[in-house]
Amino acid sequence: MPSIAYFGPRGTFSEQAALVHAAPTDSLVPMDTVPRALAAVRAGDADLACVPVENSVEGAVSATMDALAVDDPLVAVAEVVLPVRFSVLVRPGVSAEDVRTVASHPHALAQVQGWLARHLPAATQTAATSTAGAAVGVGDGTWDAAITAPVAANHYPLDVLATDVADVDGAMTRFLVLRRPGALPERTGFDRTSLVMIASAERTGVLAELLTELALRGINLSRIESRPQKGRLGRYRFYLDFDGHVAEQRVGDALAALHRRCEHVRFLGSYPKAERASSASAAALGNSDQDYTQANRWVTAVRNGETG
Ligand SMILES: O=C(O)C(=O)C[C@]1(C(=O)O)C=C[C@@H](O)C=C1
Repeated sequence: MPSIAYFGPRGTFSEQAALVHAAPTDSLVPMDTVPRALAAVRAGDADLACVPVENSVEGAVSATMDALAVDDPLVAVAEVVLPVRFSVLVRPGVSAEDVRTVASHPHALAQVQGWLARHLPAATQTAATSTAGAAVGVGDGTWDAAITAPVAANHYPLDVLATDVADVDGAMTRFLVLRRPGALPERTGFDRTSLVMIASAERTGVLAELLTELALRGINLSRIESRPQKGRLGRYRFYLDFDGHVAEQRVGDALAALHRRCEHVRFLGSYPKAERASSASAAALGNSDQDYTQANRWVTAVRNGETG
């Protein structure tokens, strides 16, 4: 029975994302931080981890980005995208006038600043480990209100002060399902590849050169993020998401080029995109597997003196 460690406790958006991916027989294991969910997989205590990676309003989830770049490698096998609208939970009997403190995951607080200014302007805001962690804190009296995923109301004996809270309509969070390196998910034609690379900081124009390796092969870059390497200013890791699967010749070729030209490249997975219909990653003219095979055959023939 496969187990999925998720960024918990029970009632987080990450649990919802894990449930979208899980088979009915999978067991879900809450971990109280993203690094701990990933560590459980690295240690073999869980088969998969489900963690948030980016939000359409607040951007990258840095705990996830940082934890994926170090320690034993993990690879994504799936992504889940969830719409994000929040509920506000309080202890039974507490009304808006009684709320002096409100807590949530920093990403969640950032997404409801407008609502808080209108409805709980006097409340002090505090960062909690997660949205559901804030609900636990409300239950034990640490805070008066928690900004949570709607499902948290089913897990904690709290009252719902407000629902459908979101400053930005259509906000979404993307989650990755990760495991220890092994057989890759099948190529579907609607895939995304993720990696993190360290480029030589000394070379002028190196990032432009590296991105050109993708552009030349007709590979669509869908996201680029940088995070500090820590310890020294001016040293960064670059995280790339692009269309295509490493099983495709053009993607394998681009990865090989990045590997040749970077100080370090870590492959973070090739996996089906959550939204398939709108995101076909068809190879541009001259970049299909067939084009590569024919061109390689021609080079071999030239080397063998068989053609001019
Ligand atoms: O705390 C949770 O519920 C999470 O799953 C984390 C997280 C995030 O990191 O962005 C997920 C979605 C929301 O945007 C707010 C918090």
